[in-house]
Amino acid sequence: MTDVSINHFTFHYPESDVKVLNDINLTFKSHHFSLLSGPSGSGKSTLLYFIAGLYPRFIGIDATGSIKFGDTDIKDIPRSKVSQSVAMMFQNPNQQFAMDTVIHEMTFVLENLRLEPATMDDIITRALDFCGIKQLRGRVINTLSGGEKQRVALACIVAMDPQVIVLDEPFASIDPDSRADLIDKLKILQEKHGKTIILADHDLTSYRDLIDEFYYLDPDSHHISLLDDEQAEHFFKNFESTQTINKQVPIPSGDANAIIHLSDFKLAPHGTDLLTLGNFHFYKQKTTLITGANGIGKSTLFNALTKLLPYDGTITFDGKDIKKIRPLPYAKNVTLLFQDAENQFLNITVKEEIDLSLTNRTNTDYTQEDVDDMLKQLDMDGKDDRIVYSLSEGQKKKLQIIEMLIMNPPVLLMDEPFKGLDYRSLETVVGFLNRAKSQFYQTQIVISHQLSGLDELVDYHATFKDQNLAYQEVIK
Ligand SMILES: Nc1ncnc2c1ncn2[C@@H]1O[C@H](COP(=O)(O)OP(=O)(O)OP(=O)(O)O)[C@@H](O)[C@H]1O
Ligand SMILES: Nc1ncnc2c1ncn2[C@@H]1O[C@H](COP(=O)(O)OP(=O)(O)OP(=O)(O)O)[C@@H](O)[C@H]1O
Repeated sequence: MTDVSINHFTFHYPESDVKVLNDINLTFKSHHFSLLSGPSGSGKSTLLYFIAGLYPRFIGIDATGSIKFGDTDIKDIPRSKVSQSVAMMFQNPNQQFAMDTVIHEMTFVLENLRLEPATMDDIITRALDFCGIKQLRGRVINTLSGGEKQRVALACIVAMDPQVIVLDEPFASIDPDSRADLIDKLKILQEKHGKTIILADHDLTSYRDLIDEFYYLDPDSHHISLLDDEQAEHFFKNFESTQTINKQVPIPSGDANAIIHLSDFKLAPHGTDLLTLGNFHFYKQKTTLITGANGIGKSTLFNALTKLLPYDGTITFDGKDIKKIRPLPYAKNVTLLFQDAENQFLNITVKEEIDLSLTNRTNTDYTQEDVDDMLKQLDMDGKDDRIVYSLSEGQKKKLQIIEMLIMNPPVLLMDEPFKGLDYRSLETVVGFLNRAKSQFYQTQIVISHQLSGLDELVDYHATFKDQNLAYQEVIK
């Protein structure tokens, strides 16, 4: 039995005096499934990095207190042995990969464990199968969809077979059915294979009946507390019955209310047909939610709608064929919020990013005061000089959304904008988006796997089935 015990552990980043972790004392029990939650920026990833032995080794700083595996301080476990004890799946899979293809990455991971080459093939096959991605074995990682990358990252951890598995929002890009399936599989790893699971997440869907302990990191005190059932319920209740969003299908009213219209639309970006949507309308001043399984083509559709990919058929915006609209004016009208926030940033500091959005804004007259208010409401104030890449993942997402709101394009396409947001921030963002829709007539099209908290925002819900996109009927 190897408990992970954290003893009087305190830490602050060198750039800041704020103690991200303040006198933390707790024990993650061996063979248990522990869930850690807390608002974005509260310090979850930081704690997980320490447990996985990545800090302080890789950032050259020290902390007070200790983290022990059984009786041994993690700092005293030889580097070559740490990965057998503990492995961590990062929140952003792009930060995890070192190699070009899936098979190279997984082989590299096992070589680092000095496994016999003859055993690797079997281990890799089983790990890919566990994550439902055998077909991705030979693929170039850069070309995978967000959810596919996240599954590859998980497969690497499964292949390593450590005693303690640390996961940082491992399902943020995974579709809901697969998410429930993978959580069940983690439970099997815990129960049948004796693994200790320590997992941080905001989206609490599917965990309630599986976890052994629920810890909460308080953003103000920077302490962690173990929640009892009643306290845990307070968090779980926001994530009930969220598999569907019951909305009317748009009333057929010709093209009059459509702002984007696809006709005879077909997409075959990699040689084989990916999407054959035929005709489809997106409606003016409405929020359309798009859902569908990982890899089905949601982001690819957005790439076509933003003129980044060739397609067959016609797309019109406001009655004009988009092929006849020059890229820059089109991008000011139809703007994409990328799935990975870092791809959106062009500057180094938070203030530089905000200033650039103010320069590029259209239609709105957000004053600096309005912007300060938005930053404050999302707990992003006081971060002017922070380097955007050092923000927590949720903070990056919030900054990216604020920038988009300031720019206020007539049509805003959002690819998983709520990924990594805590529930309170999600509610605030939904309020901002509703204001942009009602006050500034914005049309919003949003891809999201997480449905909790979106009822107030979404007007229409369209789902991918096979290669087709269709508005969902209301389920009574
Ligand atoms: N260069 C490529 N070669 C082969 N397949 C590719 C290439 N680029 C993308 N794909 C595949 O196209 C499919 C659609 O990808 P896309 O990113 O649109 O999926 P998605 O529905 O947005 O998925 P997710 O929910 O995981 O983000 C994926 O299966 C992806 O692996
Ligand atoms: N290099 C750094 N320098 C200064 N502050 C940092 C640095 N890295 C992280 N922080 C800050 O430390 C705090 C904790 O970050 P961390 O990534 O651990 O939060 P988190 O709880 O995992 O958030 P999220 O849920 O958004 O991923 C955040 O306020 C973050 O901005």
